Amino acid sequence: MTPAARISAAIGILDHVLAGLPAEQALLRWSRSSRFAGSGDRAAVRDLVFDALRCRDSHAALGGALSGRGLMIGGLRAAGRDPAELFTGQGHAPAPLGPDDRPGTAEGIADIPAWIQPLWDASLGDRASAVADRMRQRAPVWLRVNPIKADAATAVDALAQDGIAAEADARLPTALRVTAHERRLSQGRAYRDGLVELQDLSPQLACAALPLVAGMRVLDYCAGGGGKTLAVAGRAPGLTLVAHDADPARMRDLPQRAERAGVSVQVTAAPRGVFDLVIADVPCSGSGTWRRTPDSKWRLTSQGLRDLAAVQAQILRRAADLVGPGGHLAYMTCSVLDGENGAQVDQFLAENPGFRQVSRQSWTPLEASDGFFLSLMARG
Ligand SMILES: C[S@@+](CC[C@H](N)C(=O)[O-])C[C@H]1O[C@@H](n2cnc3c(N)ncnc32)[C@H](O)[C@@H]1O
Repeated sequence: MTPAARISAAIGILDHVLAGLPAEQALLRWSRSSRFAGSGDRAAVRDLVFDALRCRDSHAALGGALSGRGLMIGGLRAAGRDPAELFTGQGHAPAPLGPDDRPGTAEGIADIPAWIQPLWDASLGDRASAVADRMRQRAPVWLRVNPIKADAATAVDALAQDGIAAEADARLPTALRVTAHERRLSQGRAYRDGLVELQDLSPQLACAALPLVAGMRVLDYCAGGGGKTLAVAGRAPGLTLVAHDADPARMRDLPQRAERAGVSVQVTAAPRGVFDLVIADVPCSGSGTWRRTPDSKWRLTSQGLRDLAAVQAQILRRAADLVGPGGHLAYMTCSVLDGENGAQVDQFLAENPGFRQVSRQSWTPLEASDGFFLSLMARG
């Protein structure tokens, strides 16, 4: 596909997304109906779509309309390019520019939905605009080295043999930042043999802050695909790892991922007994990960956020019942909004005097990668 044909494809996909279809579904639908597109085309179109969604409102302003076409025109203008070079109407290129494609101004547009802006500002204080700005950029790819199978140097060598460049991060011995060819990862030996897993730096830092001691019983109460379960495995010998999720289908891949990692995990629909550590990686707005899932930024509603807060409070109460005497409860979100983080924990602590907070940490893309929150609490 020519660059202009890729832009035409992105325009069509974005129109579906703007009409309400989730971006992944819109991309999949286009892929299925575009057998002529090679893997390079698919990756390029995906990048165009996600770049546009990260900067939706400012690019719409620059492009003259909140439409697929407006977003593509605005994106080119934001990059200092003349859209007329690609919007020629020739071959598969989009139609030439017309009077409706006049540029507006993007000044003062932070690409944060207007109703969230006050919550964003109150949560992030003097870093609010810098974090919003960072959310308009692509996120780096991070890997977690599986200490059961390799150390960082071995993993970097294995990745290099797969044609992937990665470098260790000084903050965490298991964190590798991919610097080139991340799309080769799933086909590579380092990944297939369980030496590395895809995991952002911030949840890795949060999991590294958990108090893991040999022989502990650990429950991952909202395990999903098992990212946190696998991140704590191997951090201390003889851990009993139990994974639970209200939606068992979300844990479908966990047995296979655990096997690849060389870890034993019990999956359960109903956790029994008490645990030394309960991890509650609760469903949240994902506002810390909006670089990776930019359409969720625009899909979130105030009612949706209120519903999430209610589920988070309910999960905290249930998870707390599963913490044994002297045990710990780790509440995590990938949000930067205080209503899902500090305020939620403060409410829980006010209602549960049997728990005290041991530590509270939050990360934003300014100092780590995704925005992330951890409150570590202890019973008794
Ligand atoms: C942020 S995701 C978990 C991601 C996962 N820990 C990981 O690292 O891959 C939140 C999970 O909570 C689950 N969940 C939602 N409501 C729940 C509830 N009431 N009890 C337990 N899990 C719940 C969802 O199904 C979802 O898989």
